[in-house]
Amino acid sequence: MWRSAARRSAQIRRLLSSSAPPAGAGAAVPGPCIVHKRGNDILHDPWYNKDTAFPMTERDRLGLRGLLPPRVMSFEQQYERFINSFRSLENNTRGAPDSIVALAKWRILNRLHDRNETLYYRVLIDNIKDFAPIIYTPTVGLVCENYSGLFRRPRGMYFSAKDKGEMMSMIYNWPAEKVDMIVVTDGSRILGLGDLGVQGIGIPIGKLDVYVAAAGINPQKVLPIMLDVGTNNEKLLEDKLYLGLRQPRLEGEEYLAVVDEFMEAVHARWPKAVVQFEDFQMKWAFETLQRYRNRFCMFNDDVQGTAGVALAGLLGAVRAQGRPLQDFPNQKIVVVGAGSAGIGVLSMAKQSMLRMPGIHRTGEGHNQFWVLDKDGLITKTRKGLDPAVARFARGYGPDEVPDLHEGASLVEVVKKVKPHVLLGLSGVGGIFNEEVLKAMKESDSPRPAVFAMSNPTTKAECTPDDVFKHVGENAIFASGSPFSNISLGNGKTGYANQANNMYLFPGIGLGALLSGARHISDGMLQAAAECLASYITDDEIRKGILFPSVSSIRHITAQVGAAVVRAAVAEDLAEGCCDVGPRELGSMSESETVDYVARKMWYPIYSPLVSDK
Ligand SMILES: NC(=O)c1ccc[n+]([C@@H]2O[C@H](COP(=O)([O-])OP(=O)(O)OC[C@H]3O[C@@H](n4cnc5c(N)ncnc54)[C@H](O)[C@@H]3O)[C@@H](O)[C@H]2O)c1
Ligand SMILES: O=C(O)C[C@H](O)C(=O)O
Ligand SMILES: [Mg+2]
Repeated sequence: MWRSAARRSAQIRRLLSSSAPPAGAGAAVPGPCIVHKRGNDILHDPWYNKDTAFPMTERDRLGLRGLLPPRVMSFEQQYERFINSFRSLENNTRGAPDSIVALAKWRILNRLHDRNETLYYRVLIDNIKDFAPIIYTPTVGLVCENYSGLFRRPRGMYFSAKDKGEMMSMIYNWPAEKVDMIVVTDGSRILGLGDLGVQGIGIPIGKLDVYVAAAGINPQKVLPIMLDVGTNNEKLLEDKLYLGLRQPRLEGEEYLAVVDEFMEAVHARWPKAVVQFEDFQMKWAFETLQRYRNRFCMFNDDVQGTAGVALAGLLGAVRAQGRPLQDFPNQKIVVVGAGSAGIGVLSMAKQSMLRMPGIHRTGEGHNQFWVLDKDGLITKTRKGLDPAVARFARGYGPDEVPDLHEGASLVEVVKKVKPHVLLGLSGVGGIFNEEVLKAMKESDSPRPAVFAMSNPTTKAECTPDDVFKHVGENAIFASGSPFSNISLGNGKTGYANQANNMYLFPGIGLGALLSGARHISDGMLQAAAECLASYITDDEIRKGILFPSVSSIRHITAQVGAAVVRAAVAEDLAEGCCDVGPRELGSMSESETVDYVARKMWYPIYSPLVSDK
């Protein structure tokens, strides 16, 4: 299972140290692009607009002469001007409340996105570590909460319960002929912020920005979608500005009929598009995944993407203790939150433990997990347990930790179990309080690991400061939203890893797309997780670094995408993409597949424009 890790790491290092153009910059001199517009219509189309960078020849050709100031600026000058404006905004808002600053930064980026996509994605790619917290978690959460007030112009598509029977024709209203990647939400569980109804559209937009930046999906071929089936959020229903349907959420068959119709419409127009389900409440996350995963090329990021990222982190925690990976099934793991993400993580971790060779295990009965939800420790005596959760309930037989009981509190569980890992996917900010973290100090691991994976930042179960202070300097920390590293004194650093599904979903989507997989199998997802897990070197792991820097996300995604393509080929699920068929994919070596995936990535460069009008 882990054989190719060293080879992969070597390949990754080669890729990272190359001074060649970034992964995906293959087409450095872009071919001409045909536009079906002229004049102002081009200036108002962010896909084609170059603002003041239109050369005179193009201004003549496209009917732009006189519509722009006479000076022609270069792309580099435009880039510098934007970055300077951004830096001035940072200076001018210093000392203002965090939410004001965050929204101001989001606005300036959003305005560029509205105006000039090439420049927008270039600044995003080059500055992904700085800008991801604005277009993605945590600021995207604030944007969703305030979406109706912030709304200026639409982005993506909106299908509502009122559109029943019309979706097959509506899908043709989308102006792009080809769509490769769709992210859809029903707004029912936006990060840890609950039901935000139509305002949840910010999440698919943010995720697709990451797709463009990390996976090099052409922004003309992405489509964010909101399925508005109502909201149960009373505050929004009473808000005069609320832009969604003012009715309670559809339930049962009525709900599924809307999602079915939407999926059929998408498939009819773009049969090869990959559909990512995002931020659906647990019952619909699982139901839709089971319903569609063998019929369409789709996955649920919160269940499956998160699982792979957490698994990579859990394996890193084993390595950090100086133990072999085969020791993973002996790790004691407390998981707080038994929702779509928590259960996704538990299922994948368990699957992975059961595949590990050479250890005594008891099949399905092998349970190294203690799972808590809002009612405390989950045991088999709990009434009305969802079957997906019941698999992880504690039985309390003779081999159990004594003195634990149904509903036991988190601090009780941590004190008695002394887990190697404490992992939070609860959506409850600060729940890993001082008492809990001090109890983690008594962990049976020499490197106790605390994963506070809930988003946005306000919902993180704890901060890195809390962990390094209360658990100790040998602790390992990861969070869903970004935090800064901590200085521990004596030149030592406490690393604040970011354990976010952004490390995997772009590669899963890209790999599925380029393989032309009929559907996304467990094997493809496992390959993605293994690839991420093997990305980090032993030296980094020893320091407490479990995940690579977000700055290398394009390189990571090329690796993950290639791993997914190879798994699809191995399972005979690949049908190929464009002019590269399954046989050709199958004949590529591991490094050729990485090169192929990297070459397929779109990179923002102004193309010469030719109008056909
Ligand atoms: N880091 C990542 O990549 C990532 C990925 C997916 C989800 N998340 C985050 O995980 C959180 C949960 O997402 P989800 O989809 O599983 O939500 P969910 O609503 O399906 O599940 C939440 C779970 O937390 C439990 N819970 C609530 N209050 C609790 C408490 N006081 N103590 C213990 N458990 C409690 C609930 O009972 C439920 O089991 C969200 O904040 C989300 O942003 C992070
Ligand atoms: O959106 C994120 O940052 C991660 C995850 O998908 C979540 O729902 O929290
Ligand atoms: Mg999500």
